[in-house]
Parts: sequence; structure tokens; C-alpha cells
Amino acid sequence: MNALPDKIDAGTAVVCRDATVTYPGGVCALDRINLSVRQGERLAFVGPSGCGKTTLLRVIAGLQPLTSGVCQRSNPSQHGSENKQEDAVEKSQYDEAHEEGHPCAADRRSVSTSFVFQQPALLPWTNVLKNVALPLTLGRRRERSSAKELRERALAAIEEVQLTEAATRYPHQLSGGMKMRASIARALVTRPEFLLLDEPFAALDDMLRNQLGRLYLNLWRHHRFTSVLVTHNIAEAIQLSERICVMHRGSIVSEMVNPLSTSKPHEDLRRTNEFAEFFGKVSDGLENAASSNSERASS
Ligand SMILES: Nc1ncnc2c1ncn2[C@@H]1O[C@H](COP(=O)(O)OP(=O)(O)OP(=O)(O)O)[C@@H](O)[C@H]1O
Repeated sequence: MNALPDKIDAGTAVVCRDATVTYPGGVCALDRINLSVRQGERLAFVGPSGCGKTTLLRVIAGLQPLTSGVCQRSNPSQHGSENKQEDAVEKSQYDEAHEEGHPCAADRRSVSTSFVFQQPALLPWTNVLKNVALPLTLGRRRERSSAKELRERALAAIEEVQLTEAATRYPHQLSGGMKMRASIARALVTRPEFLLLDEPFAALDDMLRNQLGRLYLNLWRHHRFTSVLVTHNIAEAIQLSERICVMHRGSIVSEMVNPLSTSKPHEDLRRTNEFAEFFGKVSDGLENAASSNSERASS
């Protein structure tokens, strides 16, 4: 595993030290996580259901209070702050928003962090343009921008995801892939420092998944946000990330630098021997963790 820097510096986006989360009721979702994420890095968490991926994503976003340990983010407005009491207040807002499928959960906390979830959660009563502009509208007073400026920024984000022609359509008039594009545009419209993606493409078929994966890489090349992707899909993690953390039962059991990482979408990557080899390495990491756990349980 990478050595953790002593303190958060200009090139580091997040550092977690012994980050532990035990939920009320006693479930230990994260067990002494040590992790450092570089600014502009594309990181993926893979692991079985319930291993703590989403919890770690929320810790990184500053939305989940720790039971013990520290998580520091380099967000200029919170530089060097520790993930303590302040987050307890934010968490309840986030949970309320997330459970209701509120599209701007992250923006309630900070324009510097955006989420993309599996469900695009667009507001059904308004069109793509207004859905995408919503985070800007909510932060308008803070940003002191005119309605015209906000509209232009929203239109630019819509153009980036190639949805310009659907800007005046309502969510029920969009395909699944178009809804996800709108959701990505809404996440990026605030130019976030962090883009956190929780199984964003899991509900889509392979073709759409690949299309959106390419879109995501193109957007990253353009904006260089720090990105953390949660996925069950090893192939997707390899295609989209520079580093893969394999999680099991609240721990990061292995961390692998992706030798195939490229920000340029590579159509034939999946057909190469190198891909098969690295895929095998990541799935071995998952299987080894599962078997060492079951051995421990039976001894
Ligand atoms: N609010 C909560 N209260 C109590 N336990 C929780 C809460 N949220 C998650 N957990 C538990 O914490 C553990 C980790 O959950 P988490 O959602 O982080 O896992 P995950 O790896 O993202 O799972 P999945 O892939 O199924 O989404 C699980 O055992 C889960 O049941």
C-alpha cells in the first residue's frame, strides 16, 4: 500500500488515517482505513456487497462522521479540517436528502463535491435544463451570478454530455442513458473538486455502460476532478480508474495501480491479454480476501 503523507499537501486530495465507522447497532462498516487520494486521481473501490464501499465514499465526501480516526480533505474551504462534529450535522441532512433521492444532496454541503448515484434522481416536474441548473440555482446567492450566467453554465454542461437537443425535455421523455447524462451534467455544472460515483452505471446495459464510461473519461481529461468510483464491476474499474482498492469487510485488503490506465477511451482494451491478466489479479484479490475470512471464521 502507498505510504500515507504526514500531512495533507498540495498534491493530496484526501487522507484517511485509521478511519473507523461503527453504525448504531454495532455494525463495523469501516475498520481502521488508511488511504491517500491524490488530487486529480481516478480511484475505484471494488468489493462485495456490504464491505463498506459507500460508507467510505461518504467519509471521503465529509458526510459520514467517524467513530475514530481522521479523514482530512484538501477542499480549500475546509483545508486541514478533521472529520468530526461538524459532519454529524451534515450527515443528517445528507441522509434525508439521499433517502428522498434528492438530486443535490452533495451540493447542500459544498459545491466542491458532487455525487452521481445509480438512480439519476432528476426532478420529474421540470426539464433537463432546470434539473442541471439546480445546484447553481441553490447556490446562486453565494455565487452572485445572474440568471443568464447560470443558464449559460447549465447549457454548457448539457452540451458537454451531448444532450443539447434534449435540454427542454422532461425526465420521462428521456432514455436511461440520457437521464444518466443529465445526472452527470448536473454533478459537473458546479465544477466540483471531487466527483464521487456510487455504482453510477450499474442499472445500464453493456453498450450504454461503455458509452458513459467513455464520456466520463473525456470529461475527466477536460476537468481533472478527483474521482472515486464505487463499483462491483472489475472490468469497469479497470477501464475507468488509475488505482483500484479491493475492499472486504470494512478493510482495504489490497491496492493496485492499474497498469492499463488511460484517460483516452480504448475500444479494444477488454480484448487484450493484459486486460485479462489484470482482471485476474483483481479478482484474485477479492477471492483471497473472501477465503481468508472464511478460514478465520471456521477456525
Ligand atoms: N445507516 C446504517 N445503519 C446501520 N448499518 C449500516 C448503515 N449503512 C450501512 N450499514 C451497514 O454497514 C455495512 C457497509 O455498508 P455499505 O453500504 O457501506 O456497503 P457497500 O459495500 O457499499 O454495499 P453495497 O455494495 O451493497 O452497496 C453493511 O453491513 C451495511 O448493512
